[in-house]
Order: sequence, then C-alpha cells, then structure tokens
Amino acid sequence: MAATHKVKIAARLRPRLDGEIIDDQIQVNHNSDTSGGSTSSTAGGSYISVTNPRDQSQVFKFPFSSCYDENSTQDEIFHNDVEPLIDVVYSGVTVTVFAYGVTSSGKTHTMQGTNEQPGVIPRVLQAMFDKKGSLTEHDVSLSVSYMEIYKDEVYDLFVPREGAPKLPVRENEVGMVFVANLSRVAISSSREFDRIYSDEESLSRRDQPQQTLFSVTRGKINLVDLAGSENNKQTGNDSTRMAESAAINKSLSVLGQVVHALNQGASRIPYRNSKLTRILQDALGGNAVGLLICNLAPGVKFRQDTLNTLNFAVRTKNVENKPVINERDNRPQPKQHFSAPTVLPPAGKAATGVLLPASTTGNVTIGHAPRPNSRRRSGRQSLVPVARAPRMSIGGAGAGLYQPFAFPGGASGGGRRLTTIGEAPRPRPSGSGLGLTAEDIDERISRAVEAEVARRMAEKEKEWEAEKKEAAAEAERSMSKSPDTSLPAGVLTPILRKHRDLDDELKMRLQELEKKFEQGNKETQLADLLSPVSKKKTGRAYVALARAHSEKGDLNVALELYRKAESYVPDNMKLKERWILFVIHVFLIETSYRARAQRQMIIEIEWAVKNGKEYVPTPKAPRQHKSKTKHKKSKSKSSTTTTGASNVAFPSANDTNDFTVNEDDMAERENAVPGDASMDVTDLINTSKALFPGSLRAKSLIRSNSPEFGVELTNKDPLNSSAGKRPFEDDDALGEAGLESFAKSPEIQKGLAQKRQRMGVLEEDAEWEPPSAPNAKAHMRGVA
Ligand SMILES: Nc1ncnc2c1ncn2[C@@H]1O[C@H](COP(=O)(O)OP(=O)(O)OP(=O)(O)O)[C@@H](O)[C@H]1O
Repeated sequence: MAATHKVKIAARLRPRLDGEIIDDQIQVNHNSDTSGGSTSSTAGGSYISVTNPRDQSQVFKFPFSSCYDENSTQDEIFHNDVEPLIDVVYSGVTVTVFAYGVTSSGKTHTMQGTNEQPGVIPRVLQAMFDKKGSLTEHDVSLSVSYMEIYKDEVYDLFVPREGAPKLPVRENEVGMVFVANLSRVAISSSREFDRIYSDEESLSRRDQPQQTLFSVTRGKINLVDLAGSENNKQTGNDSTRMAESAAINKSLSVLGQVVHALNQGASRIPYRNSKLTRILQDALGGNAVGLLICNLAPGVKFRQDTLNTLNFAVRTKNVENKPVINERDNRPQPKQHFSAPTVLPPAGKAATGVLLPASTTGNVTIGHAPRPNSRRRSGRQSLVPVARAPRMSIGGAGAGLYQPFAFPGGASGGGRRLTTIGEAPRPRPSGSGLGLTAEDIDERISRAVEAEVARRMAEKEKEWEAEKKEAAAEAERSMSKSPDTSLPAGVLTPILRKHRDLDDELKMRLQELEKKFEQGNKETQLADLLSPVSKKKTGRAYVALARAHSEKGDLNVALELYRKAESYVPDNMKLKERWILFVIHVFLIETSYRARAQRQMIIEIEWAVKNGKEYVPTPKAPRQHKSKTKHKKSKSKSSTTTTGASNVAFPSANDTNDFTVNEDDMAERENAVPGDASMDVTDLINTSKALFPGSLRAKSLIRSNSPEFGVELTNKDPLNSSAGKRPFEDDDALGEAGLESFAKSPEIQKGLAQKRQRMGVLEEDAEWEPPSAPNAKAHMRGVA
C-alpha cells in the first residue's frame, strides 16, 4: 500500500501596504527554538494568532509547521518548503503547490513574485533545471503547460487569447484527469521559460519531442495561484465581476467541499463539481504531494477573511494523499493503453507535447479579477500548471519515494535522448538503435499490456473483495439489529409489575425479552432464535404489552408493539385484525381535532368498564353547536347513517355486505383537522376492506368516534343495529358534549355492559387462537 502524505500547510502574513492601518489583530508567533528567524519549520512550534472578532480578550491560535511573518523573504519560503519537493518531482511523483487567500493577501507575490523578488514559480523552474544539470548521465526533458480557469472554463494560455477554445477536462482509461488539447511547451533553460512566461517569447516555438523507446517516469509540479477567496458580497456589483466572482466562489467552495468530504472519509468526493477540483484531483486526496501556502493580509480589515483562510487550512491539513510514482511506457506506436487520447493534439493545431517522454513542469495561475500589478499578458489572469501526460502508477511507492534522485546507469539510444526519472535501477532498453525489431517492440508492448491488464484485474479483484466484505459486514450489522432495538430498555418492567395476573410463563417471556433487549447484541434476534411455540408466546407478550401501553395512552409505543407482535406471528389473522384496528384507532385519535378530550373520555370509559362502574363523564363546559345550516346540510347529505367524528357515510346495519365509505369526505376531514395525521385514510380504509370485507365491525370502527369502542364493537353490537340512526349525525354535533351524551346513551351503556361480559373472554388467549377456534370466534363475533 502506498504511504500516505498529508497536505502540508504554510502560512504567510504579508507586510502592511501603504495606507493600511497597523494593528496587532493578526500575528505570527515563533517558538523560542527558532533562531530569531522569521519562519519556523518546527512542527507545533509556530502559530498564527487572530483576535476573536466577538471577544477582543480572546485569541485564536493556528499552529502550522511553517509560519512566515511579514519580514519573511521569497527565498526563505522556497528554501524551507518548496525546494525539498523538487526531488519528489524528479522521483516521478506529482506535486502541487497552492496559494490560497483573499484578494491582495500576497498569493501572486508568493507564486510569481517580481523581477527583484522572484517567487515560487520561477524558482521552481530554476531548481528543476539545476537538478537536470546535475544529472549528467541522463537526459531530462522539461516542458510546461500554462492554463487558466476562468468562470469554470479552461483556457490554454499558450494559445492567443482571441478565439482560444474552451478546453474539455477528461479522464483517461487509467483514471487520470487531464485537460484535453492543452499545449505543452518544451523548454531547455530557465531563461527560455522566463521568456515564455513573461509573454515576450513567440508562442510559435513550441516543439514536439520525438517519441522514444524508453519507459518514462514523469514528474509533474502544479503551481497554482488560486483566485481570491473573499466573500462574494465584497466583490462589487458589476455584472461581469459578479459572474466572475460567482464562478470563483463556486470553484473555491467546491474546493472546500472536497477537503471536507475527504476529511469526513466520504464515499463520494465532489471533484467533478468544478473544473478546478477536477483538474487538481490528484493533489487532493489523490496521488500527489501537496503544499498549501495560506496567504494572509494583516489588520482588522482582513480579520474575518484570515479566519476563514486559516479554518480552510486547518481542514486541509488533515487531507491525506497517497503519492505514487508516475511511469509510462513510451515506445513507438503505443497501444491505446499507453497513449492517452488527451495528449494527441487536435488536427491542424500547432500543438505540442505529444507523448512527451519527460518529466514535465507546468505553471498556471487560476485567477479572476484584473490585477493592476499583474505581469500577465491578457485579461485572463489565471494560470495553472498542469502536465497532461497519462500516468501509470506503480503502486507501493512508499519506500524510496522521496529518496534523492539517482539514476542507475546511463541510458543511451538513438534519436532524442531522454531520461527516466526516479526509476528503480534496471537496465533500460534503448531505442531502435538497440536493434529491436518491430516484433520485439510488439512483443514488449503486448507484455506491458498484459502486465497492465493483470494489474488492473488484481485491483478490481481487490475492490470486489472489499465490496463483498463490506456487504457481509453490512448484512451482519443489520442482522444484529434485533427487532427489539427500538424498545426502550426497561419498558417491560412496569408492565410486569402491572400485570401481576399474567401467568408465569408469560412473565418469564417478558423478562427474557427485556434481558435480551438490554444485552443488545446478536442474541437478540429473537424471531430467529425462537421455536414456533416460543414465537407465539413472545408475540402474546408483545400484545399484552401493547394493550397495556394503549391503556396508558402511549399509542405510538402500543402501535410499535403490535407491529412487533405481528412479526412473531405473521399469519395470525386475529392479531392482524387487532393490529389494523389499532391503527385505525390511532388514526382516529391522532386526526381528531378533539383528540385530547376524546382520549380523556376513552380513559374514563375504560376505567368504568374495567371497574364495572357506570360511566360518569367529568363535567365540562358545554360547547356551542355550530350553524344549523351545516347540520342540515350534513343531514341531507346522505340517507345513510353518518357519524360525526369521521364524516363517513355508512349503510345501515341491514346492509351487511356493502361497505361504502365516503372517502372524499374522509380525506377532506383529514386535511381539515389539525395535528399530525401521518396515516393515509384511503390506505386505512382499503386495508380494512381487504382484511374485513363486508365487516360491519370494521365499519363501526371507522364510524365510531371513540376509537376504543371501535376496537371492541362487533357485528352484533346494538349500535350497529340501531336502524341506521345514530344519535349524532352531524359532525359538528359531535364535540365533547356530543361525546358525553353519546357515551351516556342507552346504546353505549348497553355496549359497555356487553363489553363487561366479554371481558373475561377477551382478556386472555382469544387473539392467539386461530380464527376457527371457539375463543377467537367469540372475539370476532362478540358475545351476543
Ligand atoms: N510578502 C510581500 N512583500 C511585499 N509585498 C507584498 C508581499 N505580499 C504581497 N505584497 C504586495 O501586496 C499586494 C497584493 O499582493 P498580490 O497581488 O500578490 O495579492 P493576491 O493575493 O495575489 O491578490 P489577488 O487575489 O487579487 O490576485 C501587491 O502589491 C504585492 O506586491
């Protein structure tokens, strides 16, 4: 596995400019170990301090391994943080140096500098050539690409600005992102680079290196001057500027998102959301080595921006890359594998760099607004260094990755002499001068292709293996989620206490449930573990529990428990019936605009029933009935019986098979009432119909204003046989007062009496017997 490399952060505070007010809001602090210099490379030693905008007595500290104060020089920065990366480039690894910060914080100064104080870019080029010069036994070729990302479009800055096409960003078959058709200019000296870079050099001298027969390792260094990271709001309201600013904000915000996603270990990193992040994908969580230079401007004016920049830096600090050596075979007539389509120039274009078999460098600044002091030649301000060569990683590049460059031996060959950079010591094939026949070459290519295919297959296999493992782990995780896990621990205890009359076995089952729940591990997969008999008993325990919760008014818990019970005895029709009735019960309660009053009444009625007492409702202030017009309207609406609560029309008790529900009215009511009516009425009705076709019991449930009555009423309930006449036909009449009268009515009292009679039957096993069993029948039909 490739060694990981965190993005290194350097922070640099620029000096005060003319006219700027001096204050100490932003400071660079060096630890005592540093020898009085303006920088510190001692990890954890130096830090940037920023006064808290909300509390001047507080200071935020941002420690970085390199902190440069206003007296720091270009040379110091280059020497401490950039120069060591030159060897890394020569070892075949991609390096990216970003300058990040608000407008006028010194990004361009740091990256480009001036003639008197050259910045990172010219110094890198110089160092690359110095290094090249020291490699006397090898040919090293350097080239440069130069591009700008402007309003999320990529332009080649080696192409005259007028008519410069927008360049597409693509990915080759080995996953390397590149800018298609981007020019690459071979340069043979830093002076040559200077000429190109300072726009004085004719762009026509791009050359096209010849192909060679060498395996080539490519180094690449991206030197990126990002756009100012300031807030869009501060950029003025000129429309062009706003458009630029929006694009800049987008790419920088995506940059932030990418960093965030990498830190979160997200499975999807939004590289594709902007061209900037797409192009720099390698540098962020990819195979490159990264250095982020945070440029800071001093003073209270920039305090918030500085905090933003530093926060971004802190997040970026954690991004890990896995640098690998870029190697490719560069022999003639390479097959598709080795010649990225990207490097082929468009027809007719005076392009460069076709299959450039060399380490490459490029400089591009990503800029946005015109900068008066810019040395750049066109209105497009931004330049980004990107080398386009496709890359084949040779994994496991940890060891020796950052070793100083050393060649094993001289490479020679006909034609143009090129050098492999940073490869392991092994003999190099030379070019056609070695006497290789076309067959030899083909054979070598085939071997290389096979090796590459094998490598990719191995990679794929690894991925599949990992996916399989992940899927297995996921399955295990979901298995371990017992159906009981949503049950709060200890919930069974009060039930056990309350239902002292439960038989011992049931008690044991409840205790076992509770214990297993509390264990909260795989053993709690009760449904799998239990025998059919045990399942039935467990289900029964759940029903007892559900009923108890229902009585307490914990309807959500009760509903959950009924559901759980059903999962233990899925085929139990009786339970299904109870469950769906309960759902309706809950629905009615939750959607009723007098839900609370009704619940209270239900409790009172329940109490009365349980204790064999007459129901005496708590006195309440009488409620005003609403308009008679509505009452009349409701009355004349249908010749069928209409309940007030649900506004559903029912047939009379004589219509035993027709189940007609005014669903529109029902839905209307659902919309009209406040509260969280989470269940769909039509679904409920349909479910009821499906479960209990023609069942008057179901009808009465929906019609009943009192859900509990609904649950208990049966086909033979006298309420249903009241000749289609209900005491409260108008929904407006069915307020609390209506309910009270309803509850006191002779029919209800009679129903209560029947219920009292039934209690003994219903209390115990009725719901657990098959529908054909005597008890179940009794329950289904009620007791006449
Ligand atoms: N370390 C420094 N020493 C001296 N002058 C500096 C330094 N850093 C920046 N400056 C000066 O500050 C001004 C703004 O710097 P620069 O143009 O580099 O900012 P920037 O961050 O690139 O801004 P923009 O985002 O607008 O391009 C310039 O005049 C530059 O010369």
